[in-house]
Amino acid sequence: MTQKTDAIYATPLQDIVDFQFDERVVAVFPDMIQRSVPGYGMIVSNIGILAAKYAQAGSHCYDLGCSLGAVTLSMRQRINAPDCDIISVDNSPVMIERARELLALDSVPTIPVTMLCTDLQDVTIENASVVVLNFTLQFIPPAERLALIQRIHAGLKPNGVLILSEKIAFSEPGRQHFHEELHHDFKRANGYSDLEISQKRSALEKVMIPETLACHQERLRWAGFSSSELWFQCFNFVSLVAIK
Ligand SMILES: Nc1ncnc2c1ncn2[C@@H]1O[C@H](C[S@+](CC[C@H]([NH3+])C(=O)[O-])CC(=O)[O-])[C@@H](O)[C@H]1O
Ligand SMILES: O=C(O)C(=O)Cc1ccccc1
Repeated sequence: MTQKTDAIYATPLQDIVDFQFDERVVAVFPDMIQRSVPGYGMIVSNIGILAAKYAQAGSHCYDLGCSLGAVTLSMRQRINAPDCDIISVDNSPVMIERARELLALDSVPTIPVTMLCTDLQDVTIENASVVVLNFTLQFIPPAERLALIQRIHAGLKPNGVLILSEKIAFSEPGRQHFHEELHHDFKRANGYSDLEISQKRSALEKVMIPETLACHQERLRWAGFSSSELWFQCFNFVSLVAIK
């Protein structure tokens, strides 16, 4: 199947409305995320490797904010602990509908996958060995983040992990500028114009709120995780693995 190119912000828009995971975004999502998030493909495939290492027999693995299920498929391909299943959650109905179609096309029918269209805040996390928030926490209101991370910690088995990928902010203006500029250079190198970069940035301003790496690490510690390891960083995009 040919992949549709993201041109959502390519022409000047009168009103820039808040970014939403709607039909237009779903139609171009694989292209959009690949061209916007440095290292996205590498992060997704290595989450499969991490999940294989930490998945425990007879436990649940969660993909929270699964979008089209890229992480779900990566975990499903790699996990070989017996009697595991994957619970994938997204609150965008169009996203989950397309994710279910893509899952049905996947030819590795190993681990059972349940795809739920619901707010991840309403999902019970229990008997979990692996929980993934791959660029999802940044869309949860900051005031709700600690309670969510605490709930995930409580639902994990001993030695279970939370894999947390986020766009981050920097407290020093010079470092913020350095990483932001490089991210914009990355987007330009992937064919986005200055207009597209700036219009999308405005659309994301109120809905996607990055925090500093220190803030993420402190919250993980506060929630009870015994360690958190930065296993990926490219510019202002990171991924952490936190162990219970
Ligand atoms: N409260 C919520 N409940 C459930 N889903 C939510 C909520 N808020 C946002 N989402 C969902 O979280 C996803 C964030 S994208 C994740 C990429 C994916 N993990 C990937 O590895 O391809 C990140 C990005 O596009 O930058 C979207 O599909 C939202 O609908
Ligand atoms: O595009 C950006 O600038 C981002 O920060 C990443 C992103 C990727 C896909 C949807 C929303 C945000």
